[in-house]
Amino acid sequence: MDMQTKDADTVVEAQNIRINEVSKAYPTPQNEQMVVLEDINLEIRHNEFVCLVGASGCGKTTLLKILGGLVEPTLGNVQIGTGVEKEPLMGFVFQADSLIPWRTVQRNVGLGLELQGVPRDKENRRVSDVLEMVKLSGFGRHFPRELSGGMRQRVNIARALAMQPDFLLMDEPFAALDAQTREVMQSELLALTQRLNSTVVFVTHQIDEAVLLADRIVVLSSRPGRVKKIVTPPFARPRDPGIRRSKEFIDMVNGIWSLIRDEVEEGIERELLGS
Ligand SMILES: Nc1ncnc2c1ncn2[C@@H]1O[C@H](COP(=O)(O)OP(=O)(O)OP(=O)(O)O)[C@@H](O)[C@H]1O
Repeated sequence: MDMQTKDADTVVEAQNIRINEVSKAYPTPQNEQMVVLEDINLEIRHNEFVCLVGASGCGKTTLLKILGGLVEPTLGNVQIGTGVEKEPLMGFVFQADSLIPWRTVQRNVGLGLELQGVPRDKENRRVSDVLEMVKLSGFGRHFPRELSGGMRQRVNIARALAMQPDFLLMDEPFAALDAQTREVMQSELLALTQRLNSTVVFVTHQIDEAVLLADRIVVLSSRPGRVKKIVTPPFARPRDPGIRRSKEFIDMVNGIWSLIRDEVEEGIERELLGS
């Protein structure tokens, strides 16, 4: 990825991340180019919580991967503000359960630190701090199979936080959880990010999840994904999860849903027709 820390024409504010005219095309099996993202321009501010929403296949994960340096854009680049002197550290939390089954919770969370050669006592301190943050103190010696889905996803979050990333990139981290556990996890993440003050980019299908968590919601149009609208939930922080039941909240969820409903329905029809 073209991760510039300085640019003669456009200076990105310290520790902000700027996506400049990013487009991405993937080759199809017929050897054609399928444009997935087109001309994305977006600046994400330091300590901001940004959610990406849009119909299935509109390129949310691809954009997250471009931000994380896992996928190269076909056109455009990503700039990181001059405040980050080193290559920025990205923490990833994915939907899939990516814990190593034969390692304890403690050893899963400490894996990245171990690979970095961090001394064991420092690793243990950092691991116990982040386990406390995700309310898993006392579970360090458990194995993933002994935990519920919600607890395992907390371990995934702890593992990303243990690395003290500059940016936390989360791809539908709660999608596999049942509705009640998801609501608990959303509330916990809300409290956690208020405490951490970290920059988070979060992909979700759940519009209510985005409205609860985000400072700004980037609504992407269907393929090719373009920025259709940026919505700013008007709720002050610290936020009480109880806002979910307010009229303002429900109206905002409905407003965003009406922006993408047609595209979501078209996508379902396409899937049914197998095209
Ligand atoms: N490595 C790849 N090679 C070819 N096509 C890809 C690749 N990765 C993604 N795609 C295609 O690009 C499109 C966008 O995928 P992406 O996962 O970014 O969308 P998304 O909005 O996150 O989707 P969803 O909401 O369903 O998770 C999809 O049609 C997908 O099949």
